[in-house]
Amino acid sequence: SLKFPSQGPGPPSTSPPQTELPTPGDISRNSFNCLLLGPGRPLPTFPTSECTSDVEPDTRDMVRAQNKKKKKSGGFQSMGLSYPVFKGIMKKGYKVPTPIQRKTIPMILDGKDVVAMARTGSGKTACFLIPMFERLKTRSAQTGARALILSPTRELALQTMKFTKELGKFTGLRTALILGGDKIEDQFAALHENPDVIIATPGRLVHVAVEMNLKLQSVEYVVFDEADSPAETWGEVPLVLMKTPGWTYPQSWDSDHRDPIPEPLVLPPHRGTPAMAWPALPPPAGLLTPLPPSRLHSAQLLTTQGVSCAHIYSALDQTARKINLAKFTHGKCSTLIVTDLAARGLDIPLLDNVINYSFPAKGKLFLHRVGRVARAGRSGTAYSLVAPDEVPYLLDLHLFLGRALTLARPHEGPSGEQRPGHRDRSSLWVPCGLLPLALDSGWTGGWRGQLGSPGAAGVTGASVRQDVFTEVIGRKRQQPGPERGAKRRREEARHRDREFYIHYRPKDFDSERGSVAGGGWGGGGGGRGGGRGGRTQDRKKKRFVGQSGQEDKKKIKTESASLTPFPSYRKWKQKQKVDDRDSEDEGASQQRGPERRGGKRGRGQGASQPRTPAGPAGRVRSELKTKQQILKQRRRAQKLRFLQRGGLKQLSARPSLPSSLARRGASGRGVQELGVRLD
Ligand SMILES: Nc1ncnc2c1ncn2[C@@H]1O[C@H](COP(=O)(O)OP(=O)(O)OP(=O)(O)O)[C@@H](O)[C@H]1O
Repeated sequence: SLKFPSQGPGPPSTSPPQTELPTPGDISRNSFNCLLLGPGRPLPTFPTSECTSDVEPDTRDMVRAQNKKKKKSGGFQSMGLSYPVFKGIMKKGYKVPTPIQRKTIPMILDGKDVVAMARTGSGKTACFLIPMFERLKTRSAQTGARALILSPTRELALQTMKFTKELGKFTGLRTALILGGDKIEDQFAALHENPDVIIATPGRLVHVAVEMNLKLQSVEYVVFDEADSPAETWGEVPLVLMKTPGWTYPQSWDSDHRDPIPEPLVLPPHRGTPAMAWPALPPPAGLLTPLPPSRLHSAQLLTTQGVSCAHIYSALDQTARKINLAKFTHGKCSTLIVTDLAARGLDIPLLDNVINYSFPAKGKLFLHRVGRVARAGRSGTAYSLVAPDEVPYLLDLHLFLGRALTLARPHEGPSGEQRPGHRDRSSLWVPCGLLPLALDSGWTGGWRGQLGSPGAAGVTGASVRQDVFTEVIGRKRQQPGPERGAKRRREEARHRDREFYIHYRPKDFDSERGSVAGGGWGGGGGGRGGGRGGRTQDRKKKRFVGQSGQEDKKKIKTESASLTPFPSYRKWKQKQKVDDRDSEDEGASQQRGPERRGGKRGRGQGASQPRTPAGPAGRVRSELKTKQQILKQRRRAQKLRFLQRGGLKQLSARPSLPSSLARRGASGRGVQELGVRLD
């Protein structure tokens, strides 16, 4: 277990204000400090005028310490949070911290590294966001990103972004979202604006970091959300971060990520969700169904049965994923069909039911899936369908949970032909008032409707079966034209297992012919052999070069595991007319940021490389604003707002304010100070 921070600074004494405070034991719950100080105990005092420093004392820390001591209510007030952070929490509607928040927030505020575990939906996101706001305090355009939050999935990252915006509304911190599937150019632009917080998925972060040569040296706060996700989720992120100077990792963190949780703070669930609640009838609304393949067909089937549904799975386009999730969270459709992609972290407050259509192979995964309901003190129900071959998983779960499982009365399967060995999931549809369907061809094939359940009111006979089947799948099959056929053939050809085909060239053909011009050394992965694209002798350079000129360039593995040369950042800079010198300046002043990768390069790619595709007029001015320009623009906008609000009149009406100050306000220099005062 983790040690909790000591609450009291020690016995009261006369010097500095912090040490004068009474220990928490001296102050009773829900009471004011001044009323309950014991007799003879000195009142906490602020520094006197004898203070040697002529600088005004920073009362913020003192007030924080004061709050921390006097409020023993265990509320957010007692955590000594600054006003903008506290206001954000109140605005979000959090009145009382959850147990995990109560324990972890003070520890993180005290500067400790924390690994926390608690039941799903217990508010762990706020556990790392609130101390982060407190640490970063305000926006700093000069420093680089100071906090990095890594999420295993894009949906979770988006959700964390939403929480960050809501909770940190009054801090003014800027956040950049670095997600796979989104336009990388937008992400370059976001990083060029010096965000305070980066929320990222690991694959894209590595991609962007390598392309932009990001150093991340200014990052002082790192969060691994869902840190117990499988090691492959994090990919190369730990390695990239480890290369960053000044980084230290918890001792138990090894590069294989085998033991990421040193001393977890575990709050066991106090109310479990029944693992099996069959045959209770789930209302169709708010159904989340982790489904393996055939998602699209299942979605179509549900739609034909009048159940509006959306789906999310990894291969789906990112925009479609966002739209579908939004549709579900806004109640536009009643069912969301998902894979295990959505098993972790997603917070959909009004969700009531989860159906485990396929039973999870691991107890932990089961907890994460069913944890999408019963969040933040609410209740919810999880239904699990267990096929005969999944019974061992059920037993595993039983051991994992260490509690009895309530098994439902076995449902009578649909009458009709059942092929032996196939999974029967038909019972899923009955309680939803749906046509019972049996999954005929296991995981790989399509769906076939089967009739015969008493639950299928009004649907009888083979013709109807044909109708439904035709309706759902047949219509698609009638469509293929010559175009479609060709496309399918092309796709099939692509999916052929290469192992079963003998290539007309031996595997080492290229390496054998390496010294021959046009022999195809290939650029993939940097080694000899296996590549396309022949090389030709360049007389000027006196060496073999690739025909496209791209072969020498490094390649990077993208999120979709394809290797791509990384010209995109360079291209983006050219397109945006970002000056390399600007980047360098930024890099020098901030000790971070995109640096030009030209140090070791030869002629034509280093310092003498043309900065922009400038026309005959020479260098085109960068359209991307520098920090100074942004600040200037803000000051101007602030001044405008000030004038529009009639600030000048107010100032001149005030007798106490020196006219010089008012003039300064009008001229813009003093607006910032005045704006703050007037606000
Ligand atoms: N102090 C609080 N008071 C009221 N609601 C809260 C509080 N803290 C968090 N919540 C709400 O609880 C819900 C779950 O929070 P969150 O998503 O952070 O849980 P989690 O522990 O990260 O869940 P998971 O383990 O599934 O990732 C959210 O809707 C959040 O707004």
